[in-house]
Amino acid sequence: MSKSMDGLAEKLFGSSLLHMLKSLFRILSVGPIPNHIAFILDGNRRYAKKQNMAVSNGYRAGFMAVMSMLKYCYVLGVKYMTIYAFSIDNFKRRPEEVQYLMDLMLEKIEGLLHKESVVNQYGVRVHFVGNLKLLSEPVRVAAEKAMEATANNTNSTLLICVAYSSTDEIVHAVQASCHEKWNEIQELNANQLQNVEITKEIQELNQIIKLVDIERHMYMRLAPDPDMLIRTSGETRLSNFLLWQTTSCLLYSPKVLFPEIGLRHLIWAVLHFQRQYPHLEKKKQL
Ligand SMILES: CC(C)=CCC/C(C)=C/CC/C(C)=C/COP(=O)(O)OP(=O)(O)O
Repeated sequence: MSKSMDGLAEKLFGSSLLHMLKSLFRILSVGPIPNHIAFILDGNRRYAKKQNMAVSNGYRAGFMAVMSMLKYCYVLGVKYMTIYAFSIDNFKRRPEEVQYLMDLMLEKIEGLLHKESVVNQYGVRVHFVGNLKLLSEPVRVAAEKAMEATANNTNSTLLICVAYSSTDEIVHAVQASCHEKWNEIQELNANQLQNVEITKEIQELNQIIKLVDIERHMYMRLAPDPDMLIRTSGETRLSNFLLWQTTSCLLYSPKVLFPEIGLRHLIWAVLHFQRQYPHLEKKKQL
């Protein structure tokens, strides 16, 4: 941790907690630290039920846990953190639950813009990932403002997946690549090609569109692939999340409901990553 970051972390964590965090950090940083951790925030409703409180408060507790994870990831040196905040399928939940989640989203996104918010104090860039046109206008506008306001922050990046599903992302990226190629072919036609050659070009479209073209149009293009995916509540399903980006990713599934996740779970997750790291690297090279 640099000196200026030290001061910042001290302000945020308090000196004794900072001392403990620094010691833990020193031990952990002997091994590799994941560059990018993605989270599936599972178990907010079950937490609410367990605590005998309204579902809405379970989501609020979930948001607080997101902010704690963001702080710990920052101190550990994790550069990218992605959260699955709202899937396209979540629109099928009870209307009042969807409404509550959208209101909470709006309130919290607007909160991110405050000078004293965690993202501003830490210099975190916030990026919203997904089919943003499915969001209500106030939420979309707030998300766009937050992206604009934090665009020059470089310490770390928080990617918030909303109105997201991996299959939707892939379809969008393939369609956008086809569209782009089609425009290129039209341009070629205007400049030099005969119609007969255009037909040939279209027939060969499957050879023209390359992996990199599709990846350029992914919503997640801003971040490298995650090194580790943490899904709370002991579930090991991917639930249509980052299917394209998790080919070599380590899945970690602590038996804890998302609002209960804390520093110790993150440390266990990183230790698990460090134990698996040589194996993961070997697999990547095959
Ligand atoms: C602004 C911002 C980043 C907000 C994030 C708020 C938040 C905690 C969203 C989680 C949403 C969600 C649909 C979780 C899924 O499981 P569930 O909790 O419904 O799980 P369960 O039914 O399995 O308990």
